[in-house]
Amino acid sequence: MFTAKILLLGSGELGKEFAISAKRYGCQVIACDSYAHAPAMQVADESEVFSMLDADSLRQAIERHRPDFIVPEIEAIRTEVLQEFEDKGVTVVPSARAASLTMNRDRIRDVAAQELGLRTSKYRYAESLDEARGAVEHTGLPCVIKPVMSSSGKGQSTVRTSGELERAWEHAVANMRGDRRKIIVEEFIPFEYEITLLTVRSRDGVSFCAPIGHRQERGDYQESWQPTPMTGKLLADAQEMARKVVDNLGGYGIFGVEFFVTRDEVIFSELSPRPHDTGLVTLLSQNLSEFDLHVRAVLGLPIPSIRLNGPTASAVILADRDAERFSIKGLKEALSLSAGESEVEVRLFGKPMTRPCRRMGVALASGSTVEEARERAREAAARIRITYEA
Ligand SMILES: Nc1ncnc2c1ncn2[C@@H]1O[C@H](COP(=O)(O)OP(=O)(O)OP(=O)(O)O)[C@@H](O)[C@H]1O
Ligand SMILES: NCC(=O)N[C@@H]1O[C@H](COP(=O)([O-])[O-])[C@@H](O)[C@H]1O
Ligand SMILES: [Mg+2]
Repeated sequence: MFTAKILLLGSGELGKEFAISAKRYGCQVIACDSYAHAPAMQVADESEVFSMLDADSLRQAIERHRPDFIVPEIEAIRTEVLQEFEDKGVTVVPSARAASLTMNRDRIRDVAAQELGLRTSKYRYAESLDEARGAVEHTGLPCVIKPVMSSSGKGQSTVRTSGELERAWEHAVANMRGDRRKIIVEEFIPFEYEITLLTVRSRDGVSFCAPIGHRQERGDYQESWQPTPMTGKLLADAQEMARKVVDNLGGYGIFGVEFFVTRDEVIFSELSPRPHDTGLVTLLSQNLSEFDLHVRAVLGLPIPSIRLNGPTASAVILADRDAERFSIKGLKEALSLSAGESEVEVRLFGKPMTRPCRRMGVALASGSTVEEARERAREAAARIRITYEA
């Protein structure tokens, strides 16, 4: 009775929206993550709780469910097991190689910079504080330190003086996901702005969403907006680089390709072979969200022209402390900001626990300009209040 059976590896807010889109197209979704009641588990047909870095647990889950598609939603997965099942004919989205290359920052960076010759920041890897000191000789200061396996800025620091390096190394080691004590040391790029270019690779070819501008703090996205003004040449350069890297990875799905933009140059930063957090804005900004597009590309369904509804923005709703008992109020006040043509939406993720700076929801708003949309989204997010019970 189902279109297809999907095993979703990672069940956060991005997986939740993907699962909703997949259910709309008649799929069966089994949502997996390392903790119970994760956002996507609340909307899936079934759920599994296990460490996706544990090969045996992952293998057993795949064998138990025998999915048509395995859809990784995070990087921290034992990707060797995905390759095993792809070799047996199970489709890994977009491919087992893509999941393996993007699991760790270093491998996709080397493909982009060395194999494809894309412009990136200067960089070196380090597996000790001494090696990190040597890497800084190459990148110069300021530089950015990141664990090779991490996302949402976890373990990331900007180092401006050599005296800050040791603390940055320790922060990276303490916050890395997975089992590799390895960091990337990158030249700091004083970009004018940065974008996510959502790039859809399907049987119809490669298509692009309008560039999404975003603002980051602590290496984690705080706001995003669409469209973001770019000169024709810079946008064409970004699209050319994105096409090169997604064609190299192959397979079908949506890719979040991140670029820094200086006055006259586009610099490749990184890529996620899946919907991107800054792309949450597409829930309101486009005829098809990044999640709809991912499902369509995965299932081999048509990808029509991607239409932008108008200037739209997103603003995150963050917790500020650890808590297991809390409530979220203010929906009515936030949604009452809709005015005339301008819409406001809120998505609450349903995460069972809060942590400092954990993303618990997102506010979305349209406007006659991007600035107006951003202001309205920030105001809507500010009206959502998390109250913590002792
Ligand atoms: N080399 C750099 N120069 C300047 N800023 C940087 C650099 N690298 C990262 N940043 C800043 O930190 C943000 C997060 O970096 P990055 O995307 O590499 O981290 P991440 O943990 O992979 O985040 P996510 O997976 O959520 O995209 C970037 O969007 C940018 O604002
Ligand atoms: N930049 C990557 C990103 O945004 N990933 C999203 O955050 C979730 C983890 O959130 P959590 O740490 O709050 O559980 C992931 O499952 C994914 O949905
Ligand atoms: Mg990023």
